[in-house]
Parts: sequence; structure tokens; C-alpha cells
Amino acid sequence: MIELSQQQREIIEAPLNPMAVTACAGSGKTATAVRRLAAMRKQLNDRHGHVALLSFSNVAVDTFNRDFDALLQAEPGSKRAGGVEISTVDAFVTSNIIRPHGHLVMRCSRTPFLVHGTEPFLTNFSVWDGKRPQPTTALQPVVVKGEGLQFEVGRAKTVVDRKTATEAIKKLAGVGAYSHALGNIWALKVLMNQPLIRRALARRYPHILVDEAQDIGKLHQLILMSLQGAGAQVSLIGDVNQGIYEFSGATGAFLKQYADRDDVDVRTLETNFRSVPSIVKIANKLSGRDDKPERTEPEISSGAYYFTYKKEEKNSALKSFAALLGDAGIPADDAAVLCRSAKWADDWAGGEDDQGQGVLRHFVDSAIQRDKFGRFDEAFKLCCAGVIGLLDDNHGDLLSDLVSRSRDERSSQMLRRTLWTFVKDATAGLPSASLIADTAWQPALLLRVEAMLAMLSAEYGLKTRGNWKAKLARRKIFNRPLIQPADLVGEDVPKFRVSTVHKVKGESIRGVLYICNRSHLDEFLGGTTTEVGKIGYVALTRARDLFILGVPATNIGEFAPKLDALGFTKAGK
Ligand SMILES: Nc1ncnc2c1ncn2[C@@H]1O[C@H](COP(=O)(O)OP(=O)(O)OP(=O)(O)O)[C@@H](O)[C@H]1O
Repeated sequence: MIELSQQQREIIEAPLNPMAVTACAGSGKTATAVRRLAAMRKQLNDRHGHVALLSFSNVAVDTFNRDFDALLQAEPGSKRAGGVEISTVDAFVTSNIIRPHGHLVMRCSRTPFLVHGTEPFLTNFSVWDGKRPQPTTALQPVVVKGEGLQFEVGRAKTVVDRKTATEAIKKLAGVGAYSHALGNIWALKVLMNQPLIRRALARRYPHILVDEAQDIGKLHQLILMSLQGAGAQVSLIGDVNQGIYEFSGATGAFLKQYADRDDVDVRTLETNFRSVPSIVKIANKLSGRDDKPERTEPEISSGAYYFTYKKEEKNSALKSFAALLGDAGIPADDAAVLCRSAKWADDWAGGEDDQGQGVLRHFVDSAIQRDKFGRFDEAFKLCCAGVIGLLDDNHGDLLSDLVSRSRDERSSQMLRRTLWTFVKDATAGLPSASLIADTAWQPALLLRVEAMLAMLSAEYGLKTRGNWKAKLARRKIFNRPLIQPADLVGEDVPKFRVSTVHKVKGESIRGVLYICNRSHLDEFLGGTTTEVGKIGYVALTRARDLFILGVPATNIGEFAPKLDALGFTKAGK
């Protein structure tokens, strides 16, 4: 059991008022939030009201659930209290607003369902961007100050004529479908048009506590403020320096502005329990904060270092990292190589050449996720997308039912189980990615998928599309395995978890190697004023004991003096 700090205790025990907690990295937001949740529930004198603790990832929600249960178990005689809900912001909005009430504003005659963009029936739903048709599901709503909603599409963020976009969105809504981004618009519309629903929700959730509040985007902000307008009290806890979702409109501004309101109780968490002092010191310099490290510097080599690497000699960089971990007594499975982008992470994990196209590509990627990375959840999602691509158009809503973890009907659960069995079983289900793709993997896939589709039709009445075999034809499939078997690599290269920084947000990792290019480094050193600067800050503050910065060999001359001045040590000195 941890001993709470005074700042943590004061937050947990504060009266039931709206609160804004700005906290530093590693400050124990998780422990504080679950205890605050329990304390709020105890204080709440309302049998029908629920206290909601919301965050932004399933990983965070799982952690909260686990810690909350552990907390209750530690209290003699207590069991999981009612009146508490822990979920993601999206799941909260979906289950409380979109699914039960969305049809009122979407004007559809069924329960609305989320589409992922890959469902074949979506080819009937496009929007003209002024030059070419684009998928309606690619529309991104952006709230523009003074102008309301604007819709952008594509990498170039082309602004689509508002009337054209609205018509396309309504057409999609007419069949009950909404994309992740559009769902929030419908939720907001329900709250704005239906005051009774708004008030009922505020009565059901009189207190809403949002973790990772720097990631609240404009539409989520409007949804929360609408509930607050109807009587709910909203509290926020977060760290603006870790706002790494600016690209999706989450600037951290809401958390900052909220703390300025007179009716909001403002608190701070300023002790870093995670990292050794030398890492906290650099984090302070980058963020302009003055957080206190709780830990003392261990005797064994720890802290913040840099070394150079060459892109074409990745293995040698990984070996150097392994050696530094060895010196610090950190096992490889408590270490990670972090990159700014998914493409880089793929490269550093020994990325595979692209194989497969269209629907077949989903199965290729599914096999790679399962066999190379052991990511079964991801493999399952991709496999579902592949199967849906082989079914008739009118099964458009199946994918969201299958992938979501929401309470589904029995038949849907059985279907999930059938597909899970297919994904897990490399001998009778999704073939092993180590098979030669064109002569062994694809033919096996075809046979096994055929058997599965026959079963889906017999057991669940799911109709297969006429040309399904053509969708699994050998297009862009080559005479080599989907993944290089480890024993073919030939060199004794240490295996590390390789990830984007975004994927490890919220985690503590003993040893971190953050691979940078020149511009990542430049922004890292510029502090937490830019998005890439914040990404570097998140990478740094994941590290408990050892943080290594990988600097391109060609840029070392320029950066070494700056890194030395910041408190880094050159590795091997
Ligand atoms: N009062 C405490 N005493 C000792 N350790 C603590 C205390 N509070 C939290 N911790 C520990 O600090 C570490 C960091 O906590 P946590 O992961 O919740 O940080 P966080 O605030 O969510 O950080 P970040 O935003 O950087 O992800 C955890 O190992 C946690 O157990």
C-alpha cells in the first residue's frame, strides 16, 4: 500500500465541488483518481446518482478498474460499490447518448452503429471535396471559433462545402451509421435538442471526473459542458505538457481555462514518484516546471544518456541499448524502444515488406500482428474487418458489434467467439505468417475461410458476397513468408518492445530508448511548446531508471553541447 502525499490526500478528501487538477508526469494520477472516485461515491448522498471516472484508452480504464477493485478489497467487508462507472469518454458517450438516443437526431429507424471505414457498403457513401469524391467517413469535424463546425477531409485537410458535407453526413446517418468523429456531433445534437435527456443524464451522473483531461477535444468539451449546464459537476485531472493529441483538436486549452474559473477548486500534484532525479531535472527544464523527485538516485548506473546511431545500422544501436540496460541491471522485457511515428516503430521492429491488397491485406496484417507482435486484439480487429469484407453489404453494422466490448446479445457473443477461435488457431484458422505467402499461406487461407464462411452462413445466417474468392486472390502476394522467421535474420539482435510514444502514454518503463531524427531532437530541446516537443517529453517521463536518446550520427556535432547543457551524459563516457 502506498503512503499518500499531502497533495494527493487533499484532492481525495476535498468537498464535492468541480475541480481542476494539474499534475506532473509520474505524480500518481491513477492512485489519486481511483481514491477520489471512492471518496466521491461515499460523499454522494444520492441513491440513484453515479460517479463517472472517464479516460481516453481501454488500457487506462482497465488499470482504473483493477486499482479500484484492489482498493475496495483492501477495505475490510467492502464489495464493489454500485453507483460508480469507469469507462472511456467514447464508450460513455456511445452507451449513454448515441446508442439509446441517436436515432432521434440521425433520423434512422434503428440503433445507430459505429463504422470503421472499411465496411464494403460504405462505397455508396461519398462526399465531393471540390475535386474528387471522398469517403463520407473520412470527414473530420473541426470547431472554428466564431464560425461553428467546419468539415475537413484528407491529408491536405481540404475544407468541404458545409452544405455538401452536411447532406453526406445525413445520408450516412439515415442508415444508422456514424464514424468515430461524427458520433460526437450526433451526441452533442441529442443534448442540445433534447433537454429532458440532458437533464436525465445529469441526474444519473451528478459527478463526472475526467482523467487525461489535456486530451479533451472541442466536441467532448461541448458535450461535458452541456451536461454541466444541466446540473452535472465536472472535474478534470491532467497534464498539459502531455497533450500529444493536438492533431485531433485536443490542445489542452480546456484544462487550462477550466482552472481559471471562479467556481472550480484548483489543485496541483507536483511530486514525481516515477523517475530518478536526473530524469526529473531534465523534464523540469523542458516543461518549465519545478516538480520534486520522490526517488533518490540509485547507485547503479541510471539517468539520462545519449548515443549516436545510423539508420542503416539499427542492430548496432539496439545492441548498445542492450549493453546500457545490462549495466543498469534492467531486464530487456522492462525496456522499450520508442519512436515518434508508427512507420518508424515498424522500421525499428524490423518492418515487413507490404504484401496483399484490399480485403486480403486485412488478413495479412492480422497474421502479422498475431505472429510477429503477439497482439491478439489487433489481429482480431483486422480479421473481423477482413471477414466483413467478404460478406454481403447489408451486414454493415456487424464490425462495430464485433469489435466493441459492449454488452451484446448472445448470438453476437457466439459470433465473436467463432472469429476469436479462427484468429487464435494457426493450424485450422488464420494460417501462420511464417508460411510462404503465395504458395502456402494464401491457398490455406482460402480453404479455411471458405469453411468458416459456410459455418457463418449455417449458424448465423450471414450471407457471403458473390465474388468473395476474387477478394482473396493472390494480388501483391509474393514467394516469401509474411514475416521473416527469427532464425533467418542471422544475427543475434536483442528483441525489444518497439512502440510509438502515443501507445505507451500512461506507462512506467524502466529503460527507454527514444529514437529521434534531427527535427524531433530540435523540438525536444525546444521544450513542451510544440506537439513533437510534448511527444519527446512523454517519452522521457515514461522512464523510471534509464532514458537514452538516439541521435543521428550526422547531427551529433550540433546537438551534443545542447544535450550536455540540459543534463544528459554521453553514453560510454
Ligand atoms: N504516494 C505515492 N507514494 C509512492 N509511489 C506512488 C505514490 N503515488 C503514486 N505512486 C507511484 O508512482 C508511479 C506513477 O504513478 P502513475 O502511473 O499513476 O502516474 P501518472 O500521474 O499517471 O503519470 P503520467 O501522467 O506520467 O502517466 C506509480 O508506480 C505509482 O504506483
